[in-house]
Amino acid sequence: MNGFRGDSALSDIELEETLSKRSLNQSVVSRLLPLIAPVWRPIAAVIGIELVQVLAIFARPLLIGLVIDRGLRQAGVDAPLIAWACAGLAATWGIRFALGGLSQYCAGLAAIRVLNDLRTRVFAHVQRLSVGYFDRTKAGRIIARADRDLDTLEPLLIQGPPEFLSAVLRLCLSGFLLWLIAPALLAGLAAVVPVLVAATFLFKRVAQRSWASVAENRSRFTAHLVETVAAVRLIKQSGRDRENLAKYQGLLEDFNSSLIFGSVRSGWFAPFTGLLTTAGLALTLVVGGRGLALGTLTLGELTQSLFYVFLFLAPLQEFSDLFERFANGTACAQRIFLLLDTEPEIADAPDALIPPLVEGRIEFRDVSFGYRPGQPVIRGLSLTIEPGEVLAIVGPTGHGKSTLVQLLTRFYDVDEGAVLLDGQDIRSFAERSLRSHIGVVLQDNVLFGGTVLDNLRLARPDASDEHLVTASEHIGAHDVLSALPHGYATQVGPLGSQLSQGQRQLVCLVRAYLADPSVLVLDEATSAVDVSTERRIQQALRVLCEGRTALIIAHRLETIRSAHRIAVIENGQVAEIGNHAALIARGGHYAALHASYEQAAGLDRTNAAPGEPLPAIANAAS
Ligand SMILES: Nc1ncnc2c1ncn2[C@@H]1O[C@H](COP(=O)(O)OP(=O)(O)OP(=O)(O)O)[C@@H](O)[C@H]1O
Repeated sequence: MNGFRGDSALSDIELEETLSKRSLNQSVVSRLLPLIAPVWRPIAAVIGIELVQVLAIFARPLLIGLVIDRGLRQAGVDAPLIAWACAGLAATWGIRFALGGLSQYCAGLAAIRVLNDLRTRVFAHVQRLSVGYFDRTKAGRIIARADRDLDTLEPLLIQGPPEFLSAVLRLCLSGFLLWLIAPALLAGLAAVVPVLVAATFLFKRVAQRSWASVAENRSRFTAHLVETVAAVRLIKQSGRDRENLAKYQGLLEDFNSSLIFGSVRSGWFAPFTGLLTTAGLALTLVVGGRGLALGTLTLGELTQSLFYVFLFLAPLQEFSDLFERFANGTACAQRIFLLLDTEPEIADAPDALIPPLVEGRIEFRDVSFGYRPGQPVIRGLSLTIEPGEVLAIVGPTGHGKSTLVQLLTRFYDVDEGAVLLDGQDIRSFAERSLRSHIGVVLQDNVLFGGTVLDNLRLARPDASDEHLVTASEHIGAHDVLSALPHGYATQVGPLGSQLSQGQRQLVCLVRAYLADPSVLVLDEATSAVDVSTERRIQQALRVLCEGRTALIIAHRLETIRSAHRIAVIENGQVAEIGNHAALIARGGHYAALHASYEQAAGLDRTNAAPGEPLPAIANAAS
């Protein structure tokens, strides 16, 4: 066995259960049926077609029995009857071919609609979930739900009901016809049925558990694949490829074992029904042979009965496949419902405010917050930023600076106290409206695939190209962006990976400028860019902050010095606040932070090659 494993499967699914506040083992059938309600017409058509097909199938033994008993008499052959019977047989096969295609078409139509609706629902739901959910759930698990698990539902939801109905119909009709020919024939077969019903029930319970474990293990290796793709650089850099591959192989092994175990457990059902079929046939031959000898049964009727025995027992075998599909599909459906049942932690109140404009006064009022219960990150913090004021936030790493931004943009809700915008608790705003008034440019700027212009247009969907370029000129980013290989038409690559960090930041600054929010939140990049890009970014920042309330997690001395006030955050509290001169004069935390920065900058200046940028303050402070 491979030594590398991820977290236990149990803990993953338990976490999802906790997040959705529901348990996995609830009945899903009642929840699956409403899904197919909108496509009842094509499904009804499939059922109708199945009915006609069943009738066509049952016509065959009747016609054959007729030929044997009436067409081939000792007195002579009834040629016209045989010809009509042959034509009838040909017609039943004609119907089978013609309707087979039509049935597939209708089932496909229904499948496309149901799965499309469900996919859209899952996608929309995933987008609605709060940031906290994504912090705790592996991306691959979500992908497994929305992709593979959903595919598994198709054979259950669409082909399942008509096939099940057809099987039940064939079973009942053949039983009835056997009873009509000779009740003793049906009585012989009836002995088989209770055994089969009991076995099917047992099989369903066992198989569902096995397939749930298969679905779980599949999401775990998909999750690992997605994590590897996202962290490919880190894996390469740290030389962990082999260990990472070994972990993947371990997860695959778990998946394969559960698959084999599931298949072995399901595998006994088919031979078991095969055994029952043989027993049923043997019984019919014994009872029918005796009837023939006693003259209570004609040869045609016995032949007909043999057909009916097959038609009676074949559906019993089909049930094995149908129940396997049912077990597999419901195991996946349970997981999809678990995701759909997870309510976003942050949601709009019914009377949420949608103010068209805000002034931009921000207040953190006695705020306490922690990502995990009992582990506060922000502790009773109070801070007010007036409209149009630029506040730089500094402080040691991990003390809660970025968390303040998360709270202001309401990616998380405070545990105690309140964050206010223009005197209103931000929890009373509609999420969309709140975020439309707050522009955010973070350190790890992510761009959407497409061109630079496409990315700028996200902020102003109706703006012309000229308008977008003018905004870029205004903010001082034009020289850099127009110098890209295809200028503004340059493809930025997945998540903007084909642009440099400085270029990405400039695109985001132009985007924020175009969005024209009243409040601006900036997390300055800590890593260095070249001096000219650095100047451009600083200039863009100045233009961007004009006339807006700005909260900047500042790492650069220039940004800090030009801010109206500076707040030093330590241990989730405001340790000091004031302007640069006042804080230096005070000789406290900020003065110490500044001195260490100056020292590092001095050292760096002596060591730096011409053209290299100055170090960021966070580097100096930490
Ligand atoms: N999503 C999260 N889930 C759990 N804990 C988190 C999360 N984000 C941050 N933390 C924790 O909260 C604390 C504060 O983090 P925060 O990002 O606010 O610090 P910071 O002052 O901005 O640090 P830096 O200067 O390094 O960016 C840290 O201890 C961090 O480990």
